Amino acid sequence: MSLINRKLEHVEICLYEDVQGKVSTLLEDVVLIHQALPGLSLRDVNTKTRFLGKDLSFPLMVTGMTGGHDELGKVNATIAQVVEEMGLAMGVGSQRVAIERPETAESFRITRKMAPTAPLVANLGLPQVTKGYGTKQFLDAIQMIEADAIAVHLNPAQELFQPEGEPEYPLSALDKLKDISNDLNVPVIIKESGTGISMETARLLDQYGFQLIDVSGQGGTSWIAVEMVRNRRKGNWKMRSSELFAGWGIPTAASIVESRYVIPKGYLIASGGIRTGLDIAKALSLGANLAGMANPVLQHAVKGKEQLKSFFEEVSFQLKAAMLLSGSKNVDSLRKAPIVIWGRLREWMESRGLTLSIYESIRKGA
Ligand SMILES: CC(C)CCOP(=O)(O)OP(=O)(O)O
Ligand SMILES: [Mg+2]
Repeated sequence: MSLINRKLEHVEICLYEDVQGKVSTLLEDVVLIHQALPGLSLRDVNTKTRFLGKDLSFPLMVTGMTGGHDELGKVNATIAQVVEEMGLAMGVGSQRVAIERPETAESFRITRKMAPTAPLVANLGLPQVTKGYGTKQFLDAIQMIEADAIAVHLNPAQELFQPEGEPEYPLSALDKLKDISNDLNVPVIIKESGTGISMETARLLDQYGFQLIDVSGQGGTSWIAVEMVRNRRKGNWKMRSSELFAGWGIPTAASIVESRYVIPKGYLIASGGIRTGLDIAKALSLGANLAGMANPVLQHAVKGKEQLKSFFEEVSFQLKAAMLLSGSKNVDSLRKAPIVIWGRLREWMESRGLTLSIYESIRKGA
């Protein structure tokens, strides 16, 4: 029962506890340059893009959050309905719980039932590959939601501070994942979980042939903080240490830059603290192909379908506003839009040896 309880507790904590990162995404250090003569009217701005061979109305996916209980299935169902109606994409939470407790599979299956055509992304963790999951479990997870891709989450920081965590990330797991991916009929997306993908990790993933990456950086939900709350409730000895590390990780903007720099042609999803259409525009101007949101979607989904729809409509307007004012007629031109990178993000790039002029040519060519 503890696995199912953890799923419920995770959502309850993300909804009602203060677990938003205390550090920023550094997207505030990206400035899209205002163009007083954008050469466009609002109706000319085209936010459409493609993901996993399907059209999206604007470049946003709801990144994997939950499943594993009837109540969590209702959350997936609400999000899936709105995602289908608005032409977006969606991931589900880790399906480990449904592999180990098949009676909970309906809380995931409902996602495809409510979103018959939207791009859907299955989800399993790399620790489970270390601990024996193979092609069968991956195929089960994919089939459960007739997924268009499967995300493999990397969450070493969370596992380290999770009371019952499994901080097991040997490179042999990546070798095994590579073998598994050769047996699958859908692509594998490698995603972090709120602490970001570094240049070193992006380079390693690229060497293994994984070029679909969700950076999931610092600035949104801190999963170390989520486990800190669980530790506090259980009087677990890891409580103070998880508090110490709650701000650990790579800010999302820095992680986009680092990953794009080493994988110029990769497909990058920018998640981790993406809260508005302006955040989406900035993330794409840095070279991401798609943005991802989780917590704000959860917050609105539990208030009902209409609230979630109006949230997405607001986000879409904010994205269009940023595109109009920066003279970006479509999603691809956002990556070519003039920007300024200053402040801590600029310092971060300098201390990581990233040359701005090289980065500019990479992001524009992405
Ligand atoms: C991926 C992460 C952000 C949330 C799930 O963490 P978890 O360790 O509870 O996931 P598992 O059920 O796969 O172990
Ligand atoms: Mg886990």
